[in-house]
Amino acid sequence: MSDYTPALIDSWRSTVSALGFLAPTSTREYASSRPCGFAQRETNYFADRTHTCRFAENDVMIMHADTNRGIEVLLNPIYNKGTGFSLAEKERLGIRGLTPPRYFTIEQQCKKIWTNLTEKGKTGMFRWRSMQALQDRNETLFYRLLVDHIEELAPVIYTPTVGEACLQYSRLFRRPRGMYFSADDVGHFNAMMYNWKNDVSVIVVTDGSRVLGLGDLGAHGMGISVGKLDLYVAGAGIEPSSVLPCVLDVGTDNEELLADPYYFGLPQKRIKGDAFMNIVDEFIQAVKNRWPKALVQFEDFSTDHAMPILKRHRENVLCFNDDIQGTAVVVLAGIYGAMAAMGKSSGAITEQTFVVCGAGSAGMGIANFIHAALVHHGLSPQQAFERFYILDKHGLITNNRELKEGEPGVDDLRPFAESRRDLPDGINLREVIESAKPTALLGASTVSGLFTHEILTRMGELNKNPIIMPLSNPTSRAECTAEAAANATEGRAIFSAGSPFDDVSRGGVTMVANQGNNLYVFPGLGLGSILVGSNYISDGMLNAAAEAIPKTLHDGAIRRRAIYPRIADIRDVSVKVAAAVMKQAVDEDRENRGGKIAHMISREGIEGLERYVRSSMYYPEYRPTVFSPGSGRGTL
Ligand SMILES: NC(=O)C1=CN([C@@H]2O[C@H](COP(=O)(O)OP(=O)(O)OC[C@H]3O[C@@H](n4cnc5c(N)ncnc54)[C@H](OP(=O)(O)O)[C@@H]3O)[C@@H](O)[C@H]2O)C=CC1
Ligand SMILES: CC(=O)C(=O)O
Ligand SMILES: [Mg+2]
Repeated sequence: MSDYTPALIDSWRSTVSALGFLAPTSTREYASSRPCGFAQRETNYFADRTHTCRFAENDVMIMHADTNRGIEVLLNPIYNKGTGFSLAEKERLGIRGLTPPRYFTIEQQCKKIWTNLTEKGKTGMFRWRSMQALQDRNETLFYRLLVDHIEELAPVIYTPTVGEACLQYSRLFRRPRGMYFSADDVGHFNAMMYNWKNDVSVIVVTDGSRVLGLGDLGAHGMGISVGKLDLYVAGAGIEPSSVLPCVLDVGTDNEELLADPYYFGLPQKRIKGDAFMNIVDEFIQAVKNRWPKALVQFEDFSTDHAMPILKRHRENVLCFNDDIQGTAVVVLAGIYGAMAAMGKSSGAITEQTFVVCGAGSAGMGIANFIHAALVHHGLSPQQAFERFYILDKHGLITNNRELKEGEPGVDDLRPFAESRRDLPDGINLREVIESAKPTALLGASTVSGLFTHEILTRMGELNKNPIIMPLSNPTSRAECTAEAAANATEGRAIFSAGSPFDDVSRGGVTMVANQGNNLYVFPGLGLGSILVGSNYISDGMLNAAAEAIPKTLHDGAIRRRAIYPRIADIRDVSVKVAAAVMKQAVDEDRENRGGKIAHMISREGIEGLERYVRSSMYYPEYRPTVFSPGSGRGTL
């Protein structure tokens, strides 16, 4: 909790009023603007030669000289509160009479919008459009609604609805959000970065080459970068002004988009090979020049580029690939959760056998990461490789598969393939299940219905609680539905899908439809990496994130066979993930905050660290807006 008492705030207020910055209003305005339970970051906002007023950053909204008083305030989504301006504020900002007379609190505004959004018959796309429009006119209210209803709205701003939006993104385009770096801009990336005014701490960048399981959507990939960053803000309290969604538009091989007269990306075939890698390099260099400490999340790059880009830049800039690493972390966390649901310890992971359908970024990221966990829990590397059966569209991958030297992904795949000497190459999933008798069936294939009733039934015969994870997104690409898994296993499955499904009851047994999605990981991982000031995200830090997630499960949830916490609890999860990541970074000597975090841990333990993480999170609340003669947001 903060130590800023109403009396202290009042005294600041009088000083600032005396300086002419702020019209005096009641202290209640301040009191109601307190982010509940979160301590404040103190920032020196008002300074001149003779006076210094210290303000808690969350106490006031600083309106900078680049936005004029008057109607501009209402047209700027950062400052606009719609009907949420108090009379004093209207007076101060020169907008008296420009909004209806009645004042509504942010809670009242949220309630009204929520009622509209949830009216019967409203489609996912209606909700997505409404949320976009809200974000374009009132950012604080948008994030508040998202935080308050994250469980219901994550499927709107994220999978599955965002997939539908990405398919038609050019036609849905209304107002710019994020930045587009196209092949036509090569040589200018560095200068372009300065067109973005704010300081940036998190960037999500995609080239739109594999958007969810929907394939190449070119510049429409922007929808994914935007959606992921909305979750950074809502899920981990990253400041909205410090996130930057980006697209690298190097063309598209999607013929439908190329033929679409309204497609807003470059209407040309994709640039590939070295020329493509050079574009990525230029982008990363430009980011580093402008914001050296920013975190870059690589998102939805096709598998041929995803791993090479990560390997090339992992030590060059603070970054991770969400599809490879974020997914691996959430799946390992889910496997630990499944062990708990079966009444076993984490070490029981060594007794599991995994069939992984899909040898792309997601599938191989998962296999590699679980392999490392098996070794960590006592298996030899060879024993651990033998626990995997990996399939691609040609079936089981074995030592007889011709893997071409130098092809992307081959180095990762080879040890798994070479360890699979017992079965013929290319046998199908049904034959693999019969021979492998797996305990866990994981899907990252993008093939809807790949887990047929026959396959799921066999998994149910082989296991009391088969682990079934159709991870492909969006829902239309899921390898099976929750209903199919519950039907085939009498509800005994431990189920987890990439996109949300409802729980299913069968014969008095309820099968929890967990959502195994990297959304449990990237917000907290990003927040922790930034707060600890690391310039590298190590495997140890990823592992710490994976181990932290199941620890957030309560006994009741475990008994119900929930393997992830509720999405409604995402902020609490992010606190735990971030703190675990930071602690690991400190242990690995990766802290870059002058020993502050190490000292905090030794003084206050992990609980103190968690309090610090929580106190660093942005919470969307209306703050009294004051006008500052400085320029640029967040600085004076
Ligand atoms: N739940 C989550 O958090 C996440 C989910 N995902 C989802 O995972 C999916 C895959 O992503 P990604 O790995 O990047 O995509 P890729 O397209 O690179 O990988 C798909 C893989 O599936 C293989 N495949 C195709 N058909 C079959 C089949 N019939 N049986 C078995 N394997 C098959 C492909 O084989 P081939 O190479 O021979 O074509 C390829 O190896 C996407 O839908 C994505 O949305 C991704 C990240 C996170
Ligand atoms: C969730 C995610 O990152 C994907 O489906 O690509
Ligand atoms: Mg992705």
